[in-house]
Amino acid sequence: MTLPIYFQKLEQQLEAQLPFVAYRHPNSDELHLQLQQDAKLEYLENFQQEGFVFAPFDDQQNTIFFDRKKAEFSKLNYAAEELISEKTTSTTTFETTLQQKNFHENLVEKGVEAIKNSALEKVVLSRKQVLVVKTQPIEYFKRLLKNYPTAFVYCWYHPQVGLWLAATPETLVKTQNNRFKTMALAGTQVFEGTTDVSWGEKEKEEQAIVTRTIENALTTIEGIERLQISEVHTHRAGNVVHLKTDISGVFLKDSLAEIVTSLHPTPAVCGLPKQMAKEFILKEEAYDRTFYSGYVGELNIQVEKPRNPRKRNVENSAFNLIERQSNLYVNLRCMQLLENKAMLYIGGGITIDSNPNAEWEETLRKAETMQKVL
Ligand SMILES: C=C(O[C@H]1C=CC=C(C(=O)O)[C@@H]1O)C(=O)O
Repeated sequence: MTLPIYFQKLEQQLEAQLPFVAYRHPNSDELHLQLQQDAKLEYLENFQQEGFVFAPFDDQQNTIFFDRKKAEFSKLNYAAEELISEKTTSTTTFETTLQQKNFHENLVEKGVEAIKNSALEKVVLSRKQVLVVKTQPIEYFKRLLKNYPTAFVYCWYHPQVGLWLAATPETLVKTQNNRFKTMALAGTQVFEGTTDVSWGEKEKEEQAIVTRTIENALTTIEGIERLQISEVHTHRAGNVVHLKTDISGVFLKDSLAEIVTSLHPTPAVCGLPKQMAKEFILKEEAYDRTFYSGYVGELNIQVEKPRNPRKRNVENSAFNLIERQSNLYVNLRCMQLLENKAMLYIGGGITIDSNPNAEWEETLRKAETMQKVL
């Protein structure tokens, strides 16, 4: 398959109103394409299934599942120069109303008050920004691929649900056989040409809450061992930078469901304590997040690995040929496309030291990730 044929297949599938997902992992030059053969809407039944999942923020709602076995699946290696899009950046701007600004700043103030007066330590508050655009999903997908090589970039469609695109910097969990990796990502500032930056106490604490919570959640899961937690470092995500801690370990084969349910939604998108923050969000945000801050990606994909020639044990090397992988990402820096409309979803972590105006500004900066490709 060539790159033009890859995008042509996407166009045809969209025209036929059949579900699909096209995606690329971070720092990879391999494009994936999963085309479903019928328009049935299926939900995930258990974490043993092999396919692509699309989970909402609210973990009480169903996760959408694209079964790999019922799909046409292909991969394609590409070089960034081959991605010819009409233009790679846009001049589209959006106007925010005073009402939107006031609502968000008010929401942040309520969050800070709740933190001061209750057991709530952190809550992530978000909003939706609607932009009038030409609806060109495949073109936007190309631009996302070109602009954000270090992000997980996808274009997902189901006729009964809609069309979503994202370039997310955040991994929920990645597994390879019995090894797993996750991350604590939080704290934001504008990228000014270097990742050698200093961070304020508010951002450090906001991110440390995420690391502590993930560590606590993982240590309660039976069979998790060799937990490794890296130093905090600065990670670039397009026009912003975040604080990041890498976390890894080994786990028991059957505990993936437990890992995902104990992590999602992490305090990078919900808060601490989880249930209290979630209730605050559902009550106060005044809009439905749907799939924003949910998770998205491959579940139990079988990947063929070349044999290790240095391994003497023939039985072992034959056994190691197929590896099971899951690659789940948090659905951030995302948008939903409707007829002539793009809905951008953006949020930020609120702690006791949050400033409402700075939080509003932060949503504007984060919105630029998607705005840039429209
Ligand atoms: C909730 C979002 O980002 C999260 C991830 C990184 C940094 C964040 C922050 O600084 O608030 C958020 O926790 C979003 O992009 O909508």
